[in-house]
Amino acid sequence: MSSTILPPGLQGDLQEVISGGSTDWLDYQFVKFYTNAYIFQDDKLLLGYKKRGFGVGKYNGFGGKVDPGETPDQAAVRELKASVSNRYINKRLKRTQEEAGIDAPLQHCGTFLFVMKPGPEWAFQIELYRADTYSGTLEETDEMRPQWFSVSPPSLDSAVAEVASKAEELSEAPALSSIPFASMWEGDYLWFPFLLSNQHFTGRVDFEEVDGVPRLARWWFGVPPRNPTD
Ligand SMILES: CNc1ncnc2c1ncn2[C@@H]1O[C@H](COP(=O)(O)OP(=O)(O)OP(=O)(O)O)[C@@H](O)[C@H]1O
Repeated sequence: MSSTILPPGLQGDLQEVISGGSTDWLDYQFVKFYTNAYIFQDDKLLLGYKKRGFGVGKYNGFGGKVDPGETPDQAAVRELKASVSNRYINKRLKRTQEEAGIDAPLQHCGTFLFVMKPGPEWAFQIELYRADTYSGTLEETDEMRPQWFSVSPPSLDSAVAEVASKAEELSEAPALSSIPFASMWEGDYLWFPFLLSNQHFTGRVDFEEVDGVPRLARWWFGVPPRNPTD
């Protein structure tokens, strides 16, 4: 039986893989849900370079807010289409154009909760998805420029060991691959090993701003027990 104490906001039967930081977990009033989808093909991972708005200048997966009345699964499909096609219109009306954007057999692969200080009174909960194939045509939009990066999926153990050793230093992201961590959201490198090794995970990161830059203050990531009878 696992006796792990989960950070506030996380649920499930989870075994800790990495954790760090010593501040108290930050309080929040409610949770807002987002999605992020990652497309793999052969040894490549598709990221989008955000050209404007929230997260401008960063590489990220394809996603956005979960709309009222929508499940995260539905939002992930809609946002993936909308992110890579100029012809995908009526996003809010949820009327899709069959020929526009891309479709992929997205599978839920993780949940990432984060809280910022200073920041809004809510926690961001990002539901993460991945697929190993897609159909349709990639297009640069006025919001996103899709770009492929080469990846060599590590085993979970080696990836986690590398991340854990680097995370303690709160410094540069590890060189897992050619993924541009320096131009991604702070904290992405903590959970990328799970994404790359296709290991379902749940985690939380609290960020505290230092000189205007969000820094990792406390983090925790876990996975379902490998053998629930242990
Ligand atoms: C540590 N911080 C973070 N770490 C990792 N990913 C982060 C993130 N903070 C935001 N994200 C992602 O950035 C996208 C924003 O989406 P965002 O543009 O706000 O949503 P949406 O397209 O619905 O907005 P509009 O329709 O333009 O209002 C969305 O995928 C969300 O998951």
